Amino acid sequence: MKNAMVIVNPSSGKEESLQHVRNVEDILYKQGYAVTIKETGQKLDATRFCITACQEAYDLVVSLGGDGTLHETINGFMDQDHRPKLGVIPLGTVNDFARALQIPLSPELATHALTSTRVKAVDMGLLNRQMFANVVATGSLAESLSAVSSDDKSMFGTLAYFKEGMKELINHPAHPLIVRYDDKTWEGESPLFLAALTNSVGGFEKLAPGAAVDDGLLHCFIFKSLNILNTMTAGISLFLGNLKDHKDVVYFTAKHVSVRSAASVSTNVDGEEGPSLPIELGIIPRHIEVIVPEET
Ligand SMILES: Nc1ncnc2c1ncn2[C@@H]1O[C@H](COP(=O)(O)OP(=O)(O)OP(=O)(O)O)[C@@H](O)[C@H]1O
Repeated sequence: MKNAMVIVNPSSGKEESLQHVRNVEDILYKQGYAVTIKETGQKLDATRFCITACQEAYDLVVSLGGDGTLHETINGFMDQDHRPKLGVIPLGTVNDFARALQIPLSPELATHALTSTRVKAVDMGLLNRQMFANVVATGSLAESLSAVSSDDKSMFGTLAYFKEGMKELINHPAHPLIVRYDDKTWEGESPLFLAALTNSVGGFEKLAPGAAVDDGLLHCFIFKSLNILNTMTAGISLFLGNLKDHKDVVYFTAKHVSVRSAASVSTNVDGEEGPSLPIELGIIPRHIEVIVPEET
């Protein structure tokens, strides 16, 4: 019999996660899986559970939660020889990973998609010694988004991020950054640096339209400044899917990037608080196999 581990964050989204667990359990059982349910109670539980699933040679791990739970889950795959397939049921506010893989944002439809026979091998990013699935951001905007509370997310959804983001943009403090990639260096003042693995960042599915989940590249954006005027024009570029051509944005792709600063600058990784600069970024090509919906 095949084994599946279902990792669920009961605090995710609008706290309906436990209602969805039974549906997932049913559908997996019908596909011949013995199902183990693991509920997270604190930070890094999802990583610990996923490590166990790798070591005990599970066939499938399903993550029910937001991008934070997914981030913790995928970190359980780090340095493991046996890596179960991954299923994703998005219950968070943003769900960038699901968006990038066309996994339905409705938990019911995403649960049904677990019956798909289609699997996609996707890249994982490396931030120092941890993996990331979507995005690393540095700067005060990134920091303010880490601070959005779960209560605010449950109550206001993406508006909670918008509110914090706008508050921060009014101050838009830039930091001195040194960004090294391949054999090049960019040095200057920047309020925001982003390294994206997928097209969807912060729910904006056109932020990095050229980023494929399996292209082996980090898609990087350095914002040279974010005042009210160029934030509006950058917003329009974002809407049109050509942010990389904006005059105040430097865009490049690379396999290895280092970011440092003379100032104290924090990071946000997959929507959660990350380490302070300096950071080293890399990529592990096609590291995790994800169940994705059948092609229509
Ligand atoms: N039982 C729990 N109670 C509170 N927080 C938890 C619990 N289990 C895990 N967590 C933490 O919740 C954090 C947020 O998880 P996640 O991002 O999946 O949900 P979310 O905040 O609803 O989604 P999103 O960030 O997309 O809005 C993670 O950092 C995780 O460590």
